[in-house]
This record gives sequence, C-alpha cells and structure tokens, in this order.
Amino acid sequence: MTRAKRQIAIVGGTFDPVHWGHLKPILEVANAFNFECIHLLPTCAPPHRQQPEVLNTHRLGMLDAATELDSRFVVNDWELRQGLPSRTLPTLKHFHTVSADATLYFIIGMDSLLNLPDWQHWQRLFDFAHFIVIPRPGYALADASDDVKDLLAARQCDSADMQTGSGKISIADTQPLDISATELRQQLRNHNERPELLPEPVWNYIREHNLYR
Ligand SMILES: Nc1ncnc2c1ncn2[C@@H]1O[C@H](COP(=O)(O)OP(=O)(O)OP(=O)(O)O)[C@@H](O)[C@H]1O
Ligand SMILES: O=C(O)c1ccc[n+]([C@@H]2O[C@H](COP(=O)([O-])O)[C@@H](O)[C@H]2O)c1
Repeated sequence: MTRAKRQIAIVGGTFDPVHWGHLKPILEVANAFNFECIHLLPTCAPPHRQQPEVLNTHRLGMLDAATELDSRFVVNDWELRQGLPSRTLPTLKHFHTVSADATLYFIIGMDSLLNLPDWQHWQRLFDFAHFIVIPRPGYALADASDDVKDLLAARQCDSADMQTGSGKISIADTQPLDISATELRQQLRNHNERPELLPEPVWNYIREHNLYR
C-alpha cells in the first residue's frame, strides 16, 4: 500500500499587511486539502519595485499574529534571508529539497495567475509544485492571455487529482473577497478603519506599533 504523502502549502506575498483576502480563502482551501502546514512566505522586494511600506520585522510580526488563527500556519522568512529579489523558482526548489517526501502546493490569487507568464522561468515552476488559484474580484479567466489559457487547458484539474506529484492547477471554489493591501494602507492613512478586513490579532499588532499612519 502506498502511504499518503505529506501535503505542504506555500503562500508567497508582500503581506503589507496580511489581510482576510489572503487568509479566509487559504483556510477554506486547507480544509478541502489535507495540509500539514501552510507556509506564509513574505517576499524580499526587488529594488526596482515599490518597497513595502513597513519594515520586514513588522511584516513578519503581523504574519506571526495571524498564526493565532490556525495552528497549521507557519511564518517562513526564507526569502527574506536570501537578501535577493524573490523569485518563486528558487523558492520551490528549496522546498522541494528540504521536504522531498511532501507534495507541494503554491497558492496564488487570480491576479497572479494572469501575470504568471511574466514570472522568471515560469514553465519550470510546475516541476516542483501544484498551483491553487484563489478567485479575486476584478480578475477573470476570460481576460487571460493565450499563454495562460493554454496553460490551463494542459494542467487544470480537480483537487482530488493533485494528491501527489506536481504540475497541476486547480481553481479554488472560494468566496471572492474584494480586499487589497494597497487599499487597506490608504484607508489606514486616512484613519478610515475597517476592522472587518483584518483578523483581530493583526489589527492589534498594527495599533500597538502605530503602522500605516
Ligand atoms: N483579495 C484577494 N483575493 C485573492 N487573492 C489575493 C487577494 N489579495 C491578495 N491575494 C493574493 O495573495 C498573494 C499575495 O498578495 P499581496 O501580499 O501582494 O497582497 P495584495 O492585497 O495583492 O497587495 P497589493 O494590493 O499591495 O498588491 C498574491 O498571489 C495575490 O494574488
Ligand atoms: O518568480 C517570479 O518571477 C515572481 C514574479 C512575481 C511574483 N512572484 C511571487 O508571487 C507571490 C505574490 O507576489 P505579490 O507581488 O503579489 O505579493 C510572491 O511569492 C512573489 O515572490 C514571483
């Protein structure tokens, strides 16, 4: 009898700040799969792009606060420790090496899927992980490029067919949430507090450290 493999989820992001638009769909997906753990992996921003508004220690602090929501959440500072602009291919190779006995799932939003052909060596990402795509208001598959449509035609499948191996894509059936970190930062700057958009422990961290003012 083949033993079921461990299932490990990875969610990369700027997380400036982490919000319910990331966390609620991830938790919904985690219940459909059988994730042993979910790595929340803050990116190291490239110098040519807009830098995160708050220090890396605060992005990590807010993610640490979010781990109170579920014991499967793990904050992973691997990309930050590389000190290089983050690219997903080396990250997935790293996870593949250190968790060789696990099936890996990289979770992205629909906006990221639509941009995937701009990622470095994007076709090789599928050698190391399955991809789970979270629907996001304002981003529709109908607007996908031919590259993305071809990608889905070749790789899209149901979650049940992603227990082992790599290279499949599943579009999650989660409730789309219209929340973005950019808008949240703007609202916080304007003292327009929307507590329903962030988990309470993250709110408490933001207030305690007076962030985004
Ligand atoms: N509301 C959302 N619904 C679905 N996916 C999301 C949502 N918000 C973020 N994501 C996904 O989470 C990952 C990390 O996103 P990120 O940390 O950049 O947050 P963001 O809200 O998109 O930030 P910003 O508004 O500054 O671009 C990306 O793959 C992104 O597509
Ligand atoms: O590998 C790449 O070239 C690449 C290009 C853009 C984004 N990514 C990854 O996509 C994830 C979400 O990125 P972002 O910018 O939406 O926060 C994060 O893990 C990034 O490192 C990766």
